[in-house]
Formats: sequence, C-alpha cells, structure tokens
Amino acid sequence: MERRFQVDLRGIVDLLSHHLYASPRVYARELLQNAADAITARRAADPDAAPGRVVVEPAVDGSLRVHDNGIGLTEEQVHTFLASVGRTSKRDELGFARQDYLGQFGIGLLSCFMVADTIEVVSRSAGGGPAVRWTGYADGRYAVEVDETARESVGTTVVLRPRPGGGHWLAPTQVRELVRSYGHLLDVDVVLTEPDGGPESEPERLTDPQAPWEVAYDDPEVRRAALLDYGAQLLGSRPMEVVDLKVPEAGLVGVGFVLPSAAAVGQGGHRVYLKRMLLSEDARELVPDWAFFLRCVVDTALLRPTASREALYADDLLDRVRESLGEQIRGWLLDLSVHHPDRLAAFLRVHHLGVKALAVRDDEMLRLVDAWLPFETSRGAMPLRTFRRGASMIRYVNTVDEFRSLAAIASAAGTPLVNAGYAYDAEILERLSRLDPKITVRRLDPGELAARLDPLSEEQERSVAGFLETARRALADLDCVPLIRQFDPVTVPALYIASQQAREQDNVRRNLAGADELWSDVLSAFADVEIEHRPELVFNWRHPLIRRIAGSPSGPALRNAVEALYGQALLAGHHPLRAADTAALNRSFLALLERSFAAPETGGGSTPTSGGGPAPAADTPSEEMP
Ligand SMILES: Nc1ncnc2c1ncn2[C@@H]1O[C@H](COP(=O)(O)OP(=O)(O)OP(=O)(O)O)[C@@H](O)[C@H]1O
Repeated sequence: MERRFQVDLRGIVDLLSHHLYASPRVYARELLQNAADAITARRAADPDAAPGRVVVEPAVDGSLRVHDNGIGLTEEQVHTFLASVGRTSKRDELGFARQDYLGQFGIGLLSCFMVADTIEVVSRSAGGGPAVRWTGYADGRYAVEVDETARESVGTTVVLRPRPGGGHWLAPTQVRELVRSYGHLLDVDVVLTEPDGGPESEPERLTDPQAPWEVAYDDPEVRRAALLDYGAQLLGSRPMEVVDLKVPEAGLVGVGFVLPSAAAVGQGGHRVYLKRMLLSEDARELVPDWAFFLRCVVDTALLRPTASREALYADDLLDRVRESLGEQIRGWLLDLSVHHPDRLAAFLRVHHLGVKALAVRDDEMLRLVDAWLPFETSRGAMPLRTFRRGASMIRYVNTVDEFRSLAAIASAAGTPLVNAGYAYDAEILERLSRLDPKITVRRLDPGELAARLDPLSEEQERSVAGFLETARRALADLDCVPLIRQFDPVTVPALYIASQQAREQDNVRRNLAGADELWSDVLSAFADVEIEHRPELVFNWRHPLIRRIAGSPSGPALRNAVEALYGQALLAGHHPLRAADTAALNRSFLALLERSFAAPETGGGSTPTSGGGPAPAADTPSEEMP
C-alpha cells in the first residue's frame, strides 16, 4: 500500500527559517526579492503599469513594513503560495525556475521568522478581487481574512513585528544598511521612509540607477579612474588595476580588481550579484585559484544559487564561467605586456607568485614570465630572457642558501647562476627548456663547480703538499676531503662543496650510523660501495690568510686552523651542522682563542711557543708599572 510522507510542520518551519541561513540579515533580502519579483510579474502582465516602487518603512512601534506596487495576490493565491511551504509562483508549468524571477524555492518568506514572530501579508491583486490579509505564525499556523479596507491600491505590504530580542534587526539604521547592501543594484526604485519623519520628509532612495561598470564615459581613462575609486571603497585601499569581465553565456558582467598588495592563495572571495541582488560577498569558485590577486564584483543572470542563496551552485555553467574568466584575466595580462609594460612590471613586483603559478601550466604565461619577470641571478635581477643573452645555458640552484654561497664564486668562474630557490622557479625553468629546445637549462651540481675553479701551478701544488696532508688528516673524521684552488671572490677563504652523489652517500652513512641491527644490515649493502664521493673543502689560494696558513709548519695550530675554516665554510653556506661538526668548530675556536690569549711563559720569555699566534696581549701587567 502506498503512503505519503508525514511532515512535522513546526520542524520544517524551524529548519527553513532558522537553520538554512547563516544570519538573520537575509530576511531583508527575501522581502526585497519578493517585492521585486511581484513588480516584474506585474510589468510582464501589463507593460503600461506604473513604474515599480518599493517603500521600506520602519515604524516607531518597532515593526517594519515593506510595500510594493507589484502584481499582488488573490485570496486563492494566498492559500496556494503563502500557505504551502515550498510552493512558488515563480516556476513554469514544468517546475523550472523562470529566468525573470529572483525567487524559485518557495521558502524565502519563512526567513522572516528569524526576526519576527508573526508575518502579515496584506495584498490586492492586479487581477481584481478584494484585499486579503494573511497572518503566519512561527509555530506553523496561519490565518486568512478578506478585508476590503486593508489596502486600496494593487500590490502587497508585508508587516513584520519583532520577536523578543530581535528588535535591532528591524531598527531603521540596520534596515537601511541591509537594504543597501543586498538591493542597491536592483532595477526598481527602493526608498526608505523615516519612522518619525513628518509628511514633508522625503524618502531616501536606496537603489543606484546603474552598476559602476555600466556607467558610460567618453574617456576610457576617466572610466578606469572611477572604477578604481569604486574598488577603493570595496577593498579599503585603491586597487592596482581594474579588468573588465564578461561571460555572455551566464549573463555575467562585472569587473575584477587587482589587489594593491600580495595576497595568499584561498584568501578572500568575490562579490557576486545574482539578477542584481547581492548573493555573496565571499564567493570562492568564480575564478581559477591562480588568480588570487584579483577580487571580482560581478552580476550574473544565469548562475544558480543554493537554496540559502548564500553561495553559487557548483554546476557545469559555473565551471565554464571560471574557465572563461581565467582566459580573460590571462588575456588582460598579455595585453598589458604589449601595451603597458610599465604597469605589467608594477603588477609583477607585487603578484609574481600568482603569475608564476599560472606559468607552470600555461605556455603563454610562461613566455610572459620569461620576458618580464625578474629572477635573482648572479648577474643581478633580470628576466630569464635577458639572462640567456649572456649565457649559453641557464644553470640554476634550487635553494636560496646554495645560491647565496655559490653565486659569486660560480659567476667568477664563468658559470652564471639563477636562483631557483623560490616557489615555482625550478618548475618554470625546466618547463622553459621543454617549451623551446634551443633553451638549455641545467641544475648546477655543486660538485661540478670544483672542477671549474682554477688549479694551482705545479710548483705551488708542491709547496702546499704538506698543508694538504695535515688538512686531509684533520678532515678525515669529518668525512670531508681538502682541495686547494684559486678563485674569486678573494674574500672567501674556503668553500664547502657537497656534490649530489656526495650528499646521497652521506645520507646512507648517517642512516647507517643511526639504524638498528636489522636496518644496518640492509643499509650496509649500500655502504659496501667504495665511498668515492665526499664533500670537499676547497681552500682559496687567492686569500692571503690561506697562503699564510698553507705555508705554516705542520702542528696542532695548523690542524685547528683547518677545522676552524671547515666550520666557517659550513656556516657561510648554511649547511646543517652534525654533532661532529659542532665539536670541531668549538674545539678549533677555543684553541685559537687560547693561542691568542696564551699566558706568558714563566721565566720572562715574551714570545708564545705555540707559534702562528700574535704577540701576547698588551694587557699583561707590565713590570715597570707601579
Ligand atoms: N510581495 C509579494 N507580492 C506578491 N506575491 C508574493 C509576495 N511575497 C511573496 N509572494 C508569493 O509567495 C510565494 C512564496 O514566497 P517565498 O518568498 O516564500 O518564496 P519564493 O520567492 O517563491 O522563492 P524563494 O524561496 O527562492 O525566495 C511567492 O512565490 C509569491 O507567489
């Protein structure tokens, strides 16, 4: 046997009025929307009807009245549409939402129960018949009475009386703010009357005749300035740029503002009007993620709202809108690069991250980045295209630390470098070489660098053999091997270089040291490989101190000096310090201090015996002193 669902009316009213919407604010939107729809319906039935007008009237007794001169309701329609939850006059015979109307679900009026205990609708239909009064209660009851005197003209008045604690929602200043915010773009006149304004007081018009982007200007620059002013009101600071947006398929028109300062992905949404009524100030899905530098304000006729009317319904049309807006933003950027490179440069200074994010998947954007976006390079900041003019191959390092420690040395050795240590840099460089086979891009293995540094002459090599032997012994415990080369800048005494293979082998060694028995068996299989690749400490022969040290006799002081240079090179390159490295650094540092401040030998000798250190400090008490 077939049965029908039972509905608990009180529960449904409670759900639809209190739990569907994020804030009681929406009651004002729903009232405006019904008034605007009723006016649309009347215009459709009678094109000669008086212009539509909505009067919003907060009363001294705390109630709110909203009058419209729309199509009105007959007694029968009141029973059909107001008394049935989910019934609406705004769908066609097949149940499809009619495009001309804002409403479609048949539940909006219930939102008024968030601020009022009773909703009174007094209406006279354009189709004739007496005026009718419908009173709905929050517990699901309603009453209908015919009252010929309740209203003379065709149209509808909705009266809300505040529920306890809800009075502030119906207060004049609040009502004004809500009506402006939701309805200022509506193409009917909406006016606000003052509660205690005498007969002389002029109602205030709350709707604007045109959206800012619809206003026509003779001079495009004047229009741009006016739109930027509008953007400044919305964003709180003047946007950098304004982009016109249009998607005819969704009846969408509006503008996008380029934020004046850098924004993060996912921060802030867009202001969307649906059929000129504010839908959301924080719509997220409108433009692709990469366009996070943009805040849009658009009006759309055809995108669908969710039932709460607080967000856009995620359907295919929204996907297509996002794609089309993405195309337009991209096109605008490319156009800027051709016609206003100075503005593009200013834009890139602030929003390079968004553009880079786009460049990793879009060829045109990649070309734009190549030509315009400055990268940090060892020859200064410049776009990659400029950098390529002086280098047959783009070599890059992918950490900022590596760049800082290697850039000057690599550049002096004839290997200019690009710093690809920031987000998307390495991907952009690699993609660039795939886009254009003439562009060769290679990540610099620091190990290659040692091979590019100038060796010493044979004679010099012979003279430093002893020093290198001492250094080899001192560095053996630190898994590092010494080299001596001549390179610029001369201010760098020693450079720590770990090639890619050296790093990999080093990882295996470290894991082996920390692993338990089972794993150390497995890992030792790797460790069996003859370890050929170790990090190198490259001493710089051009540095005067290194020459002096390399010429010093072997002994503890020399060993300390090697360890100190090792530690300093690690620190300068921002390499991680292991326990053994820290110990070596401490040891050498203290020993060098010790040597510098060594106590004078007993017996009056004034020269320290440890060698290499300066003369004893002058603060040694003098015998001549009184
Ligand atoms: N000011 C008005 N003038 C004429 N009819 C009205 C008015 N307000 C409400 N109605 C009638 O009451 C019905 C229900 O209104 P309600 O606001 O609950 O839903 P809706 O506007 O149809 O859809 P939605 O839930 O999407 O807002 C409307 O379809 C309309 O027929």
